[in-house]
Amino acid sequence: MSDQPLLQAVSVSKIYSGRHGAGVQFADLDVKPHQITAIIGESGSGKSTLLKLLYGLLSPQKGQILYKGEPILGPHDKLIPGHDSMKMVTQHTDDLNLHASVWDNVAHLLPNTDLQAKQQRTTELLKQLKLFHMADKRVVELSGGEKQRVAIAKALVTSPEVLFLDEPFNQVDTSFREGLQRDIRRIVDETGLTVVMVSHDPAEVLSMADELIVLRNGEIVEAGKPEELYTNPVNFYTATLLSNCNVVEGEEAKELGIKTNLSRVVIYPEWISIDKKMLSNKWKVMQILFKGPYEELWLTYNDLNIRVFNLQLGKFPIGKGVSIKVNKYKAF
Ligand SMILES: Nc1ncnc2c1ncn2[C@@H]1O[C@H](COP(=O)(O)OP(=O)(O)OP(=O)(O)O)[C@@H](O)[C@H]1O
Repeated sequence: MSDQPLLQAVSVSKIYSGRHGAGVQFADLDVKPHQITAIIGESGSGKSTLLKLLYGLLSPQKGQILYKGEPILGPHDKLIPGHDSMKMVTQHTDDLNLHASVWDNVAHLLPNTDLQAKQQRTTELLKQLKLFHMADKRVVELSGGEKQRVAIAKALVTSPEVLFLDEPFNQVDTSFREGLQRDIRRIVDETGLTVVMVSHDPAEVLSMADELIVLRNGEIVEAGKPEELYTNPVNFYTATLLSNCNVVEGEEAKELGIKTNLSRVVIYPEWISIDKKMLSNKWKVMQILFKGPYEELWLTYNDLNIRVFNLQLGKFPIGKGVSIKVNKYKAF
């Protein structure tokens, strides 16, 4: 399989007019084919803007977007903005015909010249997206998550090469969301679809993406494999975006046995182990949040509060003195 990028942003900038100069600046990125590339960043960091630039819904003021090495036409160059080989699904399912059936919403985009092919393709896609059993239902009768599945089926029925997803699972509850995430992953693996998605949910991008791009104030600050970015973030911003981590001032870190000249230390909760057998049980269990398979313990010592995961449910009750060991940290 070719490792050449399918889509490229080459030093792309799009700054909206207005006082704040927000948008996207000097973005360089490669989207490899047959993979899921996820863009993550805090609210307003420019995720949707970057996606629209890649799709051709916005024109860059500087730089270029290339698709298979050719510049993408912007909204001023085309009657219908957006690249023909690409489709976008957002959290709004506005373009569905609510009073038509699931089948008709998806099938009507295919030509009537080959009815058998139309039947086959629609059936295949409804099965892939677990909608076949509700093919005759009107879209108005579906749940938010089911509507989202129809929107994705509709986007994929004409076999685009690239699917853009802009926070498409936002309105969907957790179990439905995970099912949809797994189905998208399976479709990518089975059909070679290329997906570029935007999300602000670390769990979502870490589990779905092959390649992760971190945006901050319109600039790409880090990019790489999710595992690498999570375990070895180069930026403080990336660490705090991807983990609900402990952030400790360099001076306070001494209490945790960490010596550093840097100003901030990041410690993921899973990098800390608890041991009540050690001599100094100076940390007190202040709060316990039950998370199902594990507990999140909040420990306190002097003015320092830290979060630790505990798999041995019930072992450390509130008020208990414990010792902790920091097995890993990142200083910035
Ligand atoms: N049409 C517009 N005109 C002016 N400013 C805009 C426009 N669209 C977006 N912006 C601004 O550009 C910045 C980036 O917006 P964008 O929607 O790309 O961010 P985002 O990371 O997708 O945010 P969110 O996660 O909140 O959806 C924000 O500060 C936003 O207010």
